[in-house]
Amino acid sequence: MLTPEQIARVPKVLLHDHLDGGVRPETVAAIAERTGHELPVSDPAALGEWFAAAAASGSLVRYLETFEHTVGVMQTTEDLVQVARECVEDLADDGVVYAEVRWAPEQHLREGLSLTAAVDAVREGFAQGTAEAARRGRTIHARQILTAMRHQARSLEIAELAVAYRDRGVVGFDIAGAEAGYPPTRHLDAFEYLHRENAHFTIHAGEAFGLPSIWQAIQWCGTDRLGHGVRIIDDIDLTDPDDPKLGRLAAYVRDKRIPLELCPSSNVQTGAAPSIAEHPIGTLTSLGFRVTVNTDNRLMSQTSMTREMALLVDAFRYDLDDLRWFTVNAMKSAFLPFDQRLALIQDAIKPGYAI
Ligand SMILES: O=c1[nH]cnc2c1ncn2[C@H]1C[C@H](O)[C@@H](CO)O1
Ligand SMILES: [Zn+2]
Repeated sequence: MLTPEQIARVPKVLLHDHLDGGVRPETVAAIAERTGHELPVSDPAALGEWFAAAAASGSLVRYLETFEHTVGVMQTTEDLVQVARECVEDLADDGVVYAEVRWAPEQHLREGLSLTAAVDAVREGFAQGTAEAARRGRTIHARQILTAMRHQARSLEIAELAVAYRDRGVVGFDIAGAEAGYPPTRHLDAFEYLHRENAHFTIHAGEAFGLPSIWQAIQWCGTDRLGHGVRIIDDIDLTDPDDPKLGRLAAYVRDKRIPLELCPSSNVQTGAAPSIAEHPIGTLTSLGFRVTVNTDNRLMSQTSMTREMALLVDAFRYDLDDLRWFTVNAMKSAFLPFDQRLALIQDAIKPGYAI
């Protein structure tokens, strides 16, 4: 069986990781100390435990409340640069060769930053982190996905921001936040705008809410990928384990090769899956869906790409071929131009697994 050390060494691709869900606990504590942001506990180790415990309530809404303490310390250029730089360093140290990291610029304006200044700060942090990783002998390509919060009404503006920065490190758009009560069709104007601009987007759907949300995200909004999408399992009849029957929507998702950005640990914490061993990723993988493995929020789940893959290896006995399949799936599904995706598969992923 693969060890975590072996998994750490192979190239990994990450499509679903939140910048404000991956801040180092030490950094949350240090910035909070400097800015006066009040934390539930101040010791970094205890703070890491606090985030994980508070996020594991089985409710997405309560899970999201913990972000107050990361967003709260990401309000100035200096703080955003630091968090973005450390994010890229941590991913590179974990063996991630390509990452799309998402965050919601509209949540970072409390101290007077403009939307563009916030995006520029993250861009600068990513450049610094990439350079630092290179100094350590690691090559990583990091891009931003700009998220709009689904309970707010700024999605068109954020979509325009993503398009304005499409040649400056931003590869796509997303909506996130509490799913129940905030269907993706609330943001149809943003998605229609992105279509007209030939731009890429993903939608958090099928996490806290089921098939109607996935159906809207695909058939009304025209999403390229599904953030989570784990509840597509509800459209598969597994009564006879030897003969699973896909409903129309599940068949459409599989036929169209719509990528599922699955995040096992996060799904267990928010109650979208009962456990890692019972996570639908096993079934969806064996049925040939376009499955990718992701971290979602490394801080809240105390995880990494290596750990998510190690958990799956442990639960489903996956081998190196399976991990390479997840990785190539993710690279194929990235919002990077096709030639660059191909180059990363040929030049980084395949040789890395061959070794
Ligand atoms: O798993 C999630 N589902 C929905 N929204 C989420 C999830 N993880 C993070 N978010 C929200 C909270 C963050 O503040 C926001 C932008 O990264 O996205
Ligand atoms: Zn997410």
